[in-house]
This record gives sequence, C-alpha cells and structure tokens, in this order.
Amino acid sequence: MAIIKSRGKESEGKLKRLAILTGGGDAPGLNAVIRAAVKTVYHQCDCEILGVKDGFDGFLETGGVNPLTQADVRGILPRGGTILGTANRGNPFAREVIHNGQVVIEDLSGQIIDAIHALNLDVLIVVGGDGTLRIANELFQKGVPVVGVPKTIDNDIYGTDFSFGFDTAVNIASEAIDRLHTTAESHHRVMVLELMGRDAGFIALHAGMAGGADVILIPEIPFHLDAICYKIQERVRSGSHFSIVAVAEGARPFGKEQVFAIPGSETYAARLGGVGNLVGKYINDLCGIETRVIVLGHLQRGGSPTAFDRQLATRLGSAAVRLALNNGFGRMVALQGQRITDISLDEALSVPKRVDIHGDTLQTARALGIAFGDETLPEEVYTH
Ligand SMILES: Nc1ncnc2c1ncn2[C@@H]1O[C@H](COP(=O)(O)OP(=O)(O)O)[C@@H](O)[C@H]1O
Ligand SMILES: O=P(O)(O)OC[C@H]1O[C@](O)(COP(=O)(O)O)[C@@H](O)[C@@H]1O
Ligand SMILES: [Mg+2]
Repeated sequence: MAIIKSRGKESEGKLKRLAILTGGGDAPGLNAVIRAAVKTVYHQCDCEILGVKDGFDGFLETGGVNPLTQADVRGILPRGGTILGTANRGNPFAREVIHNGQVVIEDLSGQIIDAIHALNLDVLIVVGGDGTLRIANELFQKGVPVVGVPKTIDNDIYGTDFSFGFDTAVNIASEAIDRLHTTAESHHRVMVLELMGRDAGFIALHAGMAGGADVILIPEIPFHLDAICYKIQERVRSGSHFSIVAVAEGARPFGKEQVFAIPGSETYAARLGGVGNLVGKYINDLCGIETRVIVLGHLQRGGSPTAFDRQLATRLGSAAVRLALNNGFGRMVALQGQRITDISLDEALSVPKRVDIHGDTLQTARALGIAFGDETLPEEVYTH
C-alpha cells in the first residue's frame, strides 16, 4: 500500500482520534517521531492525538493516556529518550502480577483492548522494536487498528533499510573507538569494546569499520579465540603493538552459547553481556598482550539523535499518521532505498534482520584485513 501524498485536510470526517505510544528500549529519535506525528495530525486532519505513557502500560493505569498538543512537542526534536516513557519489560500478553502474595502470569491484553475502546481510539500508532511490534500485531489480530513505526538502535527489523537510533548509536560507538585508540597506542595494549545489538551485529560492524577496529566479532559469525589472537600477534609482528576489538554483545565462540549477564524467565528476555570479558581475558592471559575491556552500554542509546536519525524519525512519524488516515492498519512504515513506504506487520516480523555475511560491507571489511574470528589459520597455530 502506498502512503498517500498529503493534499490538505482530506481526511476530515474520517479518523477522529489517534493515539501514539513508544515501546522497547529507548532510541534517539523517538521524540522526533512523536513531534512529527503530532504536527502532521494538526496540519493534515481534523482530529486529535493522544499520548500513551510507558508503552502499553499507559492503558492499564488511570491518567496513562492524555492529549498531545503542539505545545507538548515544542523543543523535543533534539532530545534523546521519549517524552511518553517506554517499557521493555513485561509483555501484556504474559505479565507477571502478584495475586495473594504469589507471582502469577496473566494475559492483560483484554484490559488494554477495553481501554482502547473506552477511549474511542480510531488508530493506535506503535513505535517500537520487534518485541513491541509483535505485541502490536497481536492486538491488530484481535481487532485493534494499529500502525507500526520501526524503532531500534540494533537495526534488526526486517523490511526497513534502517531504523532510527542506529545511526546515532554507530556514531557514539565509533567515537568511543577513536578515543580507545589513544590508550591502545600509548600503552601498546589491546582494547576490547563490547557493543549492543542483541542478536544482530550491525552496530559492531558499522562502528568497528568506521572506527578502524582490527577485529570485529558479530553474532552472525561465531568466532575462534585462536583466530583473534593470531590476528593481534600478526599485527605485533608487523610493528603495530596495539589492537582494537569491537565485539557485539550477542557474539559467541564457535560451538558455544552466547554470554548472558542475566538469565531470562518465562516473562523476561535474558539480558546479554559479558562476551567482551571472555575475549579480553583470553587475549590478556593466553595471547599474552595486556588488555582492557570496556562495555559501552546505554551510552549508545543516550543523548541527542544525529541529523540522519532526526530526519528519518520525522519522515516515519509523519508517514505513520498519513498511513493511518489511509486506513493502512496492521502495517509498518519503512525506509526502502530513498523512499518511505509501508509493509504488513506480518511480513516485517516474519524474519529477523541480520548482517548479510556475504554482503558488500562484510566483503569490504575482510578486504581491509579486519578479522572476524573465523579465518583459517596455519595448522601449527590451532590451540583452542
Ligand atoms: N518474540 C516476542 N513475542 C512477544 N513479545 C515479545 C517478543 N520479544 C519481546 N517481546 C516483548 O516485547 C517487549 C519489548 O521487547 P524488546 O525486544 O525489549 O523491545 P523492542 O520493542 O525494542 O524490540 C517486552 O515486553 C517483551 O516481553
Ligand atoms: O535497556 P536494557 O533492558 O538493558 O536492554 C538492552 C538491550 O536493548 C537494546 O539497547 C535495544 O534493543 P531493542 O531495540 O530491542 O529495545 C539492545 O541493544 C540491548 O541488548
Ligand atoms: Mg527487540
């Protein structure tokens, strides 16, 4: 379905009441989406838009859904985070609640749907990552008119070339690599930088290349510790007594599991973390080169979005309203090439987006000599 071009207030008399929520981890650009949606509503249709607090939770609490005016969105374009609040714990279809002192799992989706009806919402715009959009799609299957906007610093949503937040995260991470070069070179050390991304290696790959990392480890390519050590020692032999390793939190040694900081439960997804330490310890102890490990963490999601993310978020937020005015329910706005288009949520969620290990970006990195830990080594160096 193509998004209609705006031709004035053509939707008058159709949609009356829209609502918007932000879900999942915060990403730079969320406020730009909210601002663009609110401005588009006020300029393109004779209707109102409400803001839902803290993801879907706003529907479950008194005062959790409130009108959004143009004054509410003034000045928020460069601000990180989301003025609406967000949540990435607690799927409303399987929520931990306490009953008589006991933790039980309940499906609260009925309460959310009732709240949506009570509010007379004609459409709910859901700005979120794969998890939040999956919840949105389940609500759509139950009759809620939903429009999705892809959000994630991880860039792991299929059907859109980029999600906003990714560019900002890559910029922050590549600047971190620039700064780590200082200590690496001065102290002749290896600096290992652990980056976010869940099961996708986009942040590590793009920031690693932009920052000139020597080794990049991503979930899509299980690594051998020997291969990392070989690359670092090869650099030493050629006169470079320092190395930078960019490792995605979801990367894992060949034949082994990912490393988790906190295990998952029935209702909470496990939290990745620790692979940087695993790699760093090996390089320090067994490769024999002094190593430090840095976990960049939530710095990657914090602060002001880049101009690219502001622009992308603005286009997506506005397009979501125009898609709603065109009754494009159950669909997600997306960037494909230079165009904003839309695809069904079913299609967007049908397959996770991952780094194409045969693609041009990977080929370029390999052509530059960047190691991914899967390189074939001379027979005599295999130890682990
Ligand atoms: N595969 C899934 N199916 C249903 N719900 C999910 C799924 N993955 C995550 N969720 C829920 O969606 C919410 C947000 O997911 P998360 O991945 O943290 O954020 P995002 O929306 O940014 O992807 C969480 O409450 C989580 O319980
Ligand atoms: O903020 P939390 O709960 O620690 O979550 C961390 C996760 O959120 C992210 O920053 C973003 O993931 P989502 O897009 O799924 O929200 C991941 O890169 C990271 O693994
Ligand atoms: Mg997710």
